[in-house]
Amino acid sequence: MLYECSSGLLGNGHHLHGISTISFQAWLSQSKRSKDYALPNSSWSQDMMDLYSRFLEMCKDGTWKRIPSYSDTADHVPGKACVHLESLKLANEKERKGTRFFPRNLDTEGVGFEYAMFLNPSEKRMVCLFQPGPYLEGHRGFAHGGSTATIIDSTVGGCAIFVAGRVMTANLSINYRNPIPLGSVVLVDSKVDQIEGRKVFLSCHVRSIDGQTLHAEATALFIQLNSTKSLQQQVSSQ
Ligand SMILES: CCCCCCCCCCCCCCCC(=O)SCCNC(=O)CCNC(=O)[C@H](O)C(C)(C)COP(=O)(O)OP(=O)(O)OC[C@H]1O[C@@H](n2cnc3c(N)ncnc32)[C@H](O)[C@@H]1OP(=O)(O)O
Repeated sequence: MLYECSSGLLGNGHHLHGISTISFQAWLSQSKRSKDYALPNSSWSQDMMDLYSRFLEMCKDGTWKRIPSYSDTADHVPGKACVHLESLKLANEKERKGTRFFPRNLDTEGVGFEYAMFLNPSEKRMVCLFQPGPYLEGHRGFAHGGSTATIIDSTVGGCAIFVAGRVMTANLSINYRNPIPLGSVVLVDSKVDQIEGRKVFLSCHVRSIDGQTLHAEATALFIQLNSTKSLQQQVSSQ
């Protein structure tokens, strides 16, 4: 049974399309059986810890919400309102058991994607504090462009899920302006710019934490999956 998308009101009257508010709130507050990877660990630099504390502080009045993150995709999307439920039908339980959400596919702390996301519902804005580890190297000492694309895709993806539930990336366009040093901390800042029917248009900037260096800027188009068509039908009807 696919999770039916429904709109709901969140907080001060903001529509939470695609994900029922109850599942979103419950999802935010419920303790999960699996590990939340978006919590501080010993590999986080002082910069990462300081930035994280700053955003936690801004969560106190409800303006921002910390977004948990799990190794199983189906676990870390509110109400499981996303394609992954459908993709479970595409893969049998055994195959699925071996799957991991890509940015959370390494268990050693600090070597891959160390990140934490915060959502600002009223601004339809998702930020991601990102500290790339040594296993993400492209050019010597710098993050691979594909790892930057991954963290951007996940950040704008989280934003798109917030406004439209089950979505897929249709287009992601990135301009790389300055390489990201491994071990540094950058702020991936994304927002929804426009929604046209099933199309969600977003933009994103990746900056150094002092704001002085623009590392990358991107635009993205996500498509809300037609709730009457399964992912399998979606893909096969192309
Ligand atoms: C609160 C929440 C917290 C959550 C916290 C979670 C944190 C963590 C989040 C992780 C988030 C995962 C983020 C990874 C997300 C992936 O990586 S998804 C994987 C990569 N993407 C894919 O594989 C998609 C492959 N493509 C497809 O499946 C299909 O093309 C699509 C995208 C589903 C669209 O197909 P469709 O549904 O049949 O729609 P279609 O009629 O083709 O197009 C609809 C409209 O969009 C337009 N369109 C479609 N594609 C394009 C395009 N490329 N360019 C321009 N226009 C386009 C069409 O022209 C059409 O426009 P109109 O004619 O309506 O004006």
